[in-house]
Amino acid sequence: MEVGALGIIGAIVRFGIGAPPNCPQPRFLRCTTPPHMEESAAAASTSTVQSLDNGDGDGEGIQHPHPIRRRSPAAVHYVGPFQFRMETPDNTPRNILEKIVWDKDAQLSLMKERKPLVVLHKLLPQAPPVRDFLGALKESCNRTGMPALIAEVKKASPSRGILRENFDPVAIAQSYEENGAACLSVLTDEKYFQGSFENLHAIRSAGIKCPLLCKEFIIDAWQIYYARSKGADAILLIAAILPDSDIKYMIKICKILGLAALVEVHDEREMDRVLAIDGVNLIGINNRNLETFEVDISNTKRLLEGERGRIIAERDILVVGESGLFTPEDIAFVQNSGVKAVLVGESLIKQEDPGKAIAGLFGKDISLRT
Ligand SMILES: O=C(O)c1ccccc1NCC(=O)[C@H](O)[C@H](O)COP(=O)(O)O
Repeated sequence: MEVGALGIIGAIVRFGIGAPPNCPQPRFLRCTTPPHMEESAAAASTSTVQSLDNGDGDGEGIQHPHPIRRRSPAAVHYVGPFQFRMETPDNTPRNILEKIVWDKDAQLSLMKERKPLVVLHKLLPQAPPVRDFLGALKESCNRTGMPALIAEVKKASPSRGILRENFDPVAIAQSYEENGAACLSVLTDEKYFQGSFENLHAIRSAGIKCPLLCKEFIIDAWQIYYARSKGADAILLIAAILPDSDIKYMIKICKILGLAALVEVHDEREMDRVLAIDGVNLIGINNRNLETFEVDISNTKRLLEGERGRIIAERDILVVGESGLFTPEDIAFVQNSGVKAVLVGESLIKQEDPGKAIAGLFGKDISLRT
């Protein structure tokens, strides 16, 4: 195809030098197979479409109207050593979540090259012992009679920009722990949240006892091993970006490593998908729509009503209300909806002393001092 012809089809032409053509690239990623899990991986290849429950509880039926796609390679055209890439709807991210996932995908290829899974696997015995994330949430909730707090160490976010200029992750984590947080969530994404795995490692190495959630966009099993090697006790699995087969497979890996898996949903369809998966014991309901950034805390209540709430109670699944919680009334609202834990970032991190702000958010001191 002539470069001039690209304009005719309305494509944007980008200029660069790249890998030679005919190098096959998968349209959708496949999870890395951990050395001891080849068998289950074979049964858990990443699917190209997400099958969702159609309401009759059998986990089959309708397709997700806007699944978060994996990167599609741009069509390339060579003129001498120069490569032209065409941007089309197929290889342009549709929303911020898709953009985050595509960037993560590119970043992961480099990280995996530097530290292949076999190497990473050998480092695991040196990682600090795993702590009981779910147990800490239950214990705190029983002790205070309020939802347990997962306090988030979050410098910035795509929706709010910089949340805290003067950001000392270890000091913030210490202050959260002293003031009653049951667990901590540490953002590790660098590009969009200005987080890092160094922060996770530093918090764990500083003697903080609260179990740590690695808050990351996990799309590959390799990341679970990496998170564990940096001291994580729990990882996040976001239903919006993972097919069911990957969630099942990743939960198995978590079990092997002793990690908790917080499986995050935003709407009824994601909740139904996740409830159809065996072994889920911790579900996060995100009040933030990660594609539009819209926040609505009544989302938590809606997803826990009726049959879904009944199934969750019957299976003793602990539910975490996530995002947009600013006042004691917000905490009471999600507690009355059925959550036993909350995940809070912005409303604490923006205060001068994020730890001291916990009592204000809960309407009482929830620290061990009480
Ligand atoms: O926070 C964002 O802007 C965001 C954008 C895209 C994907 C994820 C995002 N946030 C992750 C979270 O869900 C929150 O960090 C967490 O629930 C705490 O929320 P908040 O208390 O509202 O800071």
